[in-house]
Parts: sequence; structure tokens; C-alpha cells
Amino acid sequence: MNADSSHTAGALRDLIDHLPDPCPDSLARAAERQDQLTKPRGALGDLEALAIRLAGVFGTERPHPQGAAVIVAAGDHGVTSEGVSAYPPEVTPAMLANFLAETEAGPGGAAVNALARATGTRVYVMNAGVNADLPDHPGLIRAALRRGSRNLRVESAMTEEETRQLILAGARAAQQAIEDGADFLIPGEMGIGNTTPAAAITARMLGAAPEAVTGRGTGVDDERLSHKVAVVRAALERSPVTDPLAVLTEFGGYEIAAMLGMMLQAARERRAVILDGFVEGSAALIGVALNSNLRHFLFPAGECAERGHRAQLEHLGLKPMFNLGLRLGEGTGGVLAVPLLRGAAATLREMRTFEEAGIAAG
Ligand SMILES: O=C(O)c1ccc[n+]([C@@H]2O[C@H](COP(=O)([O-])O)[C@@H](O)[C@H]2O)c1
Ligand SMILES: Cc1cc2nc[nH]c2cc1C
Repeated sequence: MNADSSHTAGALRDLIDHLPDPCPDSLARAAERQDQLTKPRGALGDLEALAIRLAGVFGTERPHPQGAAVIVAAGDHGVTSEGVSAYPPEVTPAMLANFLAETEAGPGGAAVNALARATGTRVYVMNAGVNADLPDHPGLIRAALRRGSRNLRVESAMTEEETRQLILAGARAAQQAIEDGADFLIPGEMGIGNTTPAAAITARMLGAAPEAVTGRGTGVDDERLSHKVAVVRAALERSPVTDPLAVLTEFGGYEIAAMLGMMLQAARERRAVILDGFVEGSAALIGVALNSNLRHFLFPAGECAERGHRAQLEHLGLKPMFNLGLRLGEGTGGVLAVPLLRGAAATLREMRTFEEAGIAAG
């Protein structure tokens, strides 16, 4: 190991090893309070458990999470040369420009920008490894080490050092968002081809068959889907790794590593991480395998339409908040969940108990 890689290895170990527990006192007090609020017991459905989990994250029985931020990390994938996506890789840098474009409605012309404006969520955009020379833009976080990952079917998608550096870059971006006021952190992604590495990671981390966790991504037809499954199977056969960081390095990609870093840093800082779709889920699987405490800080938004997403959530033991058939990425589902979680916290924080309201509950 040279000096640089021993530095990144130490910094990464420190990040992984220092995730807090949810606050046990706040969890217990919130559960007790929840039972006394002026509503039939259980009538707020899943909002009740979500509010209690938020109490554990924020260390208070009356959580008041405020700012929300989505960090959209973009990366390209060597595996697109195998024909695994319905769209060409040139869409990745074009969408990155779209995230940053000035429009009549404000900055950004993509779905995530519109939903972020609608929900009061701040958008950050990161080049994690796009295959283009991007013009300078004050809104662009620069973290790219390479113009796209290598083809995971034939070789390791990333190097160990690239993996560490991208995780740390994601952690720094999350820290900036937190310092800017984010209590909810939404890792988001854009990368043509990235449901292939996400499927390979998911298959290996769950011990699942490739066909059970490989989906249509941007919308491949049956023929391309079978080919995509074969590519995932070839990658899994090429590399038998099981160590979580080695799995991430082998199968990629750069934006998945960056999202893992965002999750670890947000948990370390006791912020709630809202999980969007299948690609975010693959980063979460690596994170929870590295430190199971991460799970307490993860809030899956919707169950997305990508095959394998449900298996990821079952493995994590976390229930999604909705099912709208989303399969876009960018962090869109996560952004949509912000008002739900704000609402869950508000009920626990602001509702009166039966005693306070003078209502005899029988
Ligand atoms: O995260 C998801 O659930 C998800 C499901 C389907 C598609 N995507 C998005 O679509 C792109 C990846 O799809 P593909 O077919 O190119 O692998 C990438 O830009 C993702 O943001 C994302
Ligand atoms: C246009 C387009 C936008 C996206 N946003 C996230 N993934 C995407 C894939 C495509 C193809």
C-alpha cells in the first residue's frame, strides 16, 4: 500500500466503524407517547412506526427533522458495451447537464428537480465518473477519477482505491449537505447501465440467482433481459468475492460507491437516509453488511418496479412507504417520501395525548 491508499483505507475504516446506535431512551419514550396520542391505537398505520424510528435517529421523543437534500451522483459503466440498457450511454452526461440547466421553473429540468421543488428538497449534483469532459459549473461536485467504470463482465469494474475514494467523496458531499441544513439525506443516481452492477451486487449479497434480481432497468425487451442476466451471471462466475467492499469494487460502479459514502456519513451524523430504488438498495446492502447499525438510519421510500427491489427490502427487513410503480432513479422516490416522514414526525411531536386533551379513552 502506498501513502495515499493507506490514508484512504484508514479514513474509510473510521467511517465504517463509527456508526451510532439509535437512541434507546428516545425509542422507548416515543413508543409510550405514541400509545397515548388522541387517535385509536394504530390508526396512523405505518406512520406510527416511522415516527418512532425517527425518534431513535434524532435522539428525541419529539423529532423535528427539517431540511432535506438529494445528492444525485452520476457515473458511466463499461458494461454498457454489452448492450444491457435500452438507452445509449450518452444519456448520462446529457442528463447531468439537465439536472443543472436553468429552466423557467428554476434550476434543473429533470424529474428529481421538479419533485425537489415541490417538496422543498435541495438538490446537489455530483460527477462520480461520467464518460465526458464536463464544463465547470458552480453546482457540480467533482469526484470523478475515471470516465466510466470498466466492463464488469470481463474485469473488476473499479480498483480498491477508486472504491475507497468514491465512498469518501460521497461522505464529504453528505457532510456538506448536512452542514447546509439537511436532516433527511437522499442518495440519488444517474448512470445508463447501472442496474446491471446493482443486480450483480444484489445477487452476490443475497446469495440470489441472477434471474431473480435482474430487471428491465430503463425498459429492455425480453431478449435483452436474457442477455443482461447472462452478463450478470458471467460477472458472478468470473469473481467469487464475498467481502462487501470487494463485491462493490468488482461489480461497480462509481455512483454506487458514492451513495454508500453518503449513507454512512449521514448515519454517523444521526440523520435519516431515505432510500429510493434498486440502485440505492444495492449500496445499502453493502453498507449494512459493513456495519449493521446503518439499517436503523435507512427509510425506504417506495417499492420500485425493478425486479429484485423487494428482495433487497426483505433482506434489509424494512418496509417501503408506498408503491407507485416508479423505476426512474435520480432519488425521485426518496424526494417524494420527504413530506410523509415530516408528517410522521409532526404527529408524534405535535399531537396531544388523551390526558392533555381531557378525553377519557375508556
Ligand atoms: O433505481 C432504480 O430503481 C432504477 C430502476 C430502473 C432504472 N433506473 C435508472 O435507469 C438507469 C439504469 O437503467 P439501465 O437500463 O440503463 O441499467 C439509471 O440512470 C437509473 O437511474 C433506476
Ligand atoms: C432519459 C433518462 C432519464 C433518467 N434518469 C435516471 N435514469 C434515466 C434514464 C434515462 C434514459
